[in-house]
Amino acid sequence: MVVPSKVKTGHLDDIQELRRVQPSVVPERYVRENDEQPAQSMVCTSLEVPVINMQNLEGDCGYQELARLTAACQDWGFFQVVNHGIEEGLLDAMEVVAREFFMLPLEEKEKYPLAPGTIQGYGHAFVFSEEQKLDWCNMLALGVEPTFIRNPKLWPTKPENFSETLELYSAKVRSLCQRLLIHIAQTLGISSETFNQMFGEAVQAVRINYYPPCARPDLVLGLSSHSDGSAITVLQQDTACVGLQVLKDDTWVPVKPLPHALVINIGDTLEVLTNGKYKSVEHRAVTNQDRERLSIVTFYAPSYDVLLGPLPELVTQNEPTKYKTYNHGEYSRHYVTSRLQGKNTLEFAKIPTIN
Ligand SMILES: O=C(O)CCC(=O)C(=O)O
Ligand SMILES: [Fe+2]
Repeated sequence: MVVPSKVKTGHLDDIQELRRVQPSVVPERYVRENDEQPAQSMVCTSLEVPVINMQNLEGDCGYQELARLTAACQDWGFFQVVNHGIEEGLLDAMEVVAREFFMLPLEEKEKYPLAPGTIQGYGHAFVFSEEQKLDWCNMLALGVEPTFIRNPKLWPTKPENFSETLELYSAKVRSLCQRLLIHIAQTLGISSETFNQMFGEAVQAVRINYYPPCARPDLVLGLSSHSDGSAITVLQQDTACVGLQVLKDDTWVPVKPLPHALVINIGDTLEVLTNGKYKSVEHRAVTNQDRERLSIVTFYAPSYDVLLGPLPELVTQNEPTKYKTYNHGEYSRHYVTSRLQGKNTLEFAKIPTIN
């Protein structure tokens, strides 16, 4: 992986430690400019992202649920799935080992350092300058599949069953992604296996985000607004509080956790493949004053060597191609070496429009 040679990040606090030592302090580097402060933006609590029932989708009357999935992809780019078939016990086990990892002493977690400019390990990803505002979050990010993207030195050995649980969990999430991509292809009226065949040995990575409570949730962000570079993302969140918000019609809509549901969102790669018919959607995480929050996020994307561009079936005279064709590895490199900032990274793939 090519990373910027000398990334200067300045001092990066471990938020849990900061919080432990000085619970009421919010350093200036975390205080957002006015237009990014949660307290200054419009939040709509009456809207809810759609819920898709996988059992219905794969049952006898699947077409009704498929119509709901089509609307969810088109109007939201975000939905929750229930009856997805992943055992609740496995979801719970993953949450337990993830939480246990974050509860370890700092010296233990620092055995898996995320080096500046890289994206695997424990620490702060997507920090490229000393001026950049920081997210109120500690994260552990790991490449999972294909195995050559793994850095085994960064896989925690504590808690003891962490790696084993992550393996089991990732295998189930991988097959859920493949099932979802079949149904998403169906909503587009293209051959069901289009995406799975094209993706080859698909890339799968996991990021576990731990958001400690924050004395000033009105001023900081847990995670900056961004779209994901993946094709699709699967997010498991704890049910203790709400933190994820999705941008819909210039308003932030909180995603209220449903027990054992998984949140799915369309990433940049699917936006390009569908020629913009389905859009990757900006989202962010906010913090809570007295509650911590944990999310376990799986990014599913094509193999790095796949050449990507709008699918010919979705390019018409009325919908001419809006994105260029590029190598997916090239986009991934671009994504991980850019700051998280709305949908900026997708500019890479856009064909400039002539007005
Ligand atoms: O924690 C969350 O809810 C958001 C996480 C997220 O968007 C990400 O890790 O890409
Ligand atoms: Fe995300």
